[in-house]
Amino acid sequence: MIAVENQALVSENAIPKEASDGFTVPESNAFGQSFRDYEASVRLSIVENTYRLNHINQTYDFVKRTREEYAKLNKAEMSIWEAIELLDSFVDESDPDLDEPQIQHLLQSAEAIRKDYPNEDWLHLTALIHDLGKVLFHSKFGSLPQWAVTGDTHPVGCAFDESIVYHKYFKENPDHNNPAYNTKLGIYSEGCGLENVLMSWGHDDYMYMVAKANGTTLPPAALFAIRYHSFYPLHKEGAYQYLMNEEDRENLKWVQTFNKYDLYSKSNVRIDVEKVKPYYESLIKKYFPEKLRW
Ligand SMILES: O[C@H]1[C@H](O)[C@@H](O)[C@H](O)[C@@H](O)[C@H]1O
Ligand SMILES: [Fe+2]
Ligand SMILES: [Fe+2]
Repeated sequence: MIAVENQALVSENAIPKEASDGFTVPESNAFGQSFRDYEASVRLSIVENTYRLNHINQTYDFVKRTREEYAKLNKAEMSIWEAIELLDSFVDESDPDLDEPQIQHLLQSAEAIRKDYPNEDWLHLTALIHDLGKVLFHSKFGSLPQWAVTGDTHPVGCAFDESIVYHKYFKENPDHNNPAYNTKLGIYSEGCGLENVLMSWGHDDYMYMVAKANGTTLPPAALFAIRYHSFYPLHKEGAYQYLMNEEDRENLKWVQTFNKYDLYSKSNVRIDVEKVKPYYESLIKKYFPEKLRW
């Protein structure tokens, strides 16, 4: 803080923006605003409305029912790249930092992580597919509304933590007044492991199910990152830590690494899809079957 007035004081032991791993956090997003600003984003009304509906409607029962329905994987049969193309005009209404089609976000985050980890091709592919579950919006997948597809995620079946964005809208969620679900642990037990926790329904858990059930050879850390990358209350705010087990704590580090590329790669400078497609097609071939059940 003191160093702000005196540039000369910013020496090698003052690390304001650059984290110890060398990653430089950009000052502002594509709109010239700070990242994840849920009070002043130019996209505020659309973002807030998505979360309002999310918080009112994502009850334990809704999540359980919807998850069971999509676990059937009987909605479509297609390749990873075909699914990517379904996102070529889909804009995420929960995102205060981006209004580009999601195909761009997938490629931007993959290219960003590829630059810093050139030899970890599994990370490139993880980034490429991490938001692919957003195909849930498509008519082939039952045209789910954005509140059941996009946005940060949180556990259901226990109290909604104060750190969840737009927490105030939970007041209208029936679970909020249900004594079975509104205590710190709710239906869970300390250290039960995230695998046993039901998360609000959206693109993360769906893509995790798709990747796993179709026999991907991506490592467990990749599957964990896909499944929990929107769980900001945990990976950013440190809430719900008591639900994790030892394995979750190890995997969490990967989510936090991955998150920097997911969040800070968001930009209105578009990537030439055809130019990078051959590289990503080769990764898809290495880690996935040709056609997947969705
Ligand atoms: O608005 C964004 C977007 O929907 C992302 O895909 C999700 O992972 C983030 O958690 C959320 O903040
Ligand atoms: Fe996401
Ligand atoms: Fe993302």
